[in-house]
Amino acid sequence: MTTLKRTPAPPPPPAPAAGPVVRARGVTMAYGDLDVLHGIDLDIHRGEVFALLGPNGAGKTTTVEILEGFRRRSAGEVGVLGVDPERGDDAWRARIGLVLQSWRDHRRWRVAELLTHFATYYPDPRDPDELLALVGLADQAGRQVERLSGGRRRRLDVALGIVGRPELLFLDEPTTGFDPEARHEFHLLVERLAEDEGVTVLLTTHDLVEAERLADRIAMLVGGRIRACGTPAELARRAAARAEVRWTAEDGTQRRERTEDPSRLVWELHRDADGPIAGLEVRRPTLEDTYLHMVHRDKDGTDGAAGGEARTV
Ligand SMILES: Nc1ncnc2c1ncn2[C@@H]1O[C@H](COP(=O)(O)OP(=O)(O)OP(=O)(O)O)[C@@H](O)[C@H]1O
Repeated sequence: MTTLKRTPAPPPPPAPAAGPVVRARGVTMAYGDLDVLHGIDLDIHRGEVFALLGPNGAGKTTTVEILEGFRRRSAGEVGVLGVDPERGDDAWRARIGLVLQSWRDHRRWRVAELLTHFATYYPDPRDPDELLALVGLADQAGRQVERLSGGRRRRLDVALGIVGRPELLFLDEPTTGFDPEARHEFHLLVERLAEDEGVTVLLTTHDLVEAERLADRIAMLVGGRIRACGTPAELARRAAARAEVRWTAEDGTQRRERTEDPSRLVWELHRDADGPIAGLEVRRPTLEDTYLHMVHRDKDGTDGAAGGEARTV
């Protein structure tokens, strides 16, 4: 009788921490006399792609730097992967991916060399060759980093951000400088990371189309407050319940009307018309409508918290 040699079973993966991956309560931040964040509440869940959207100076970078552990908040509570970022150690940091412009200090290195080097920082890194293929840089492996085009450098930044298999990935305006095809491929990559590997992604962007395409949920940060949060569809509906109907009148003038019942208006137009209605178009409220509504409301000085929109998200 032969004795079967058994390879020892690999240790079980660490149990996912209970609760949200990112939790913030009442976070405030002041730079000297300048109050920048006025009480941010956030819950971001495992495997979620979450976008922080807001105009210049809204406080996105400040918020993200606090979550990354690079900036001390003035007040409030923060937990990222169950740890206060102000007390995060190297083991905690290895569970987080940041997309920085890491190549800046290594511009003469070759692409594959740089990735292989960064992989040594992590306990269970991705295979550099597989990663190059994943971000579409396999044919650039032997190129010097400084000779890459801007969009390809950004892909390298992303590769460096995920080489350590992060549980949580911060992407700060990741597709700036990408051409449409590179942007599309990057979106597929983020979707794959979130759906297949359960990576949680926190994305900051000005790009509404990108946020709508990628994010499970979006928080709109305006003037240091979260003015609205929800799925892209929920936010689009929040702008105004009214759709806009446009058409060309019989005298040739362009007409537009906002209504809560667009099908009734269209029916009335047909009823009163002699024939087909030229240029008829029904436009539902979009994410952009909500965004512009929030930004303008902030500029007008009205209280954006009205209507229960500034809530825990
Ligand atoms: N180190 C700093 N010292 C003083 N003020 C700062 C500092 N960093 C940011 N600010 C101010 O804090 C506010 C928020 O800046 P922050 O960079 O967080 O906004 P943002 O939403 O990321 O903007 P952008 O979209 O332009 O990157 C701005 O008024 C900015 O001028």
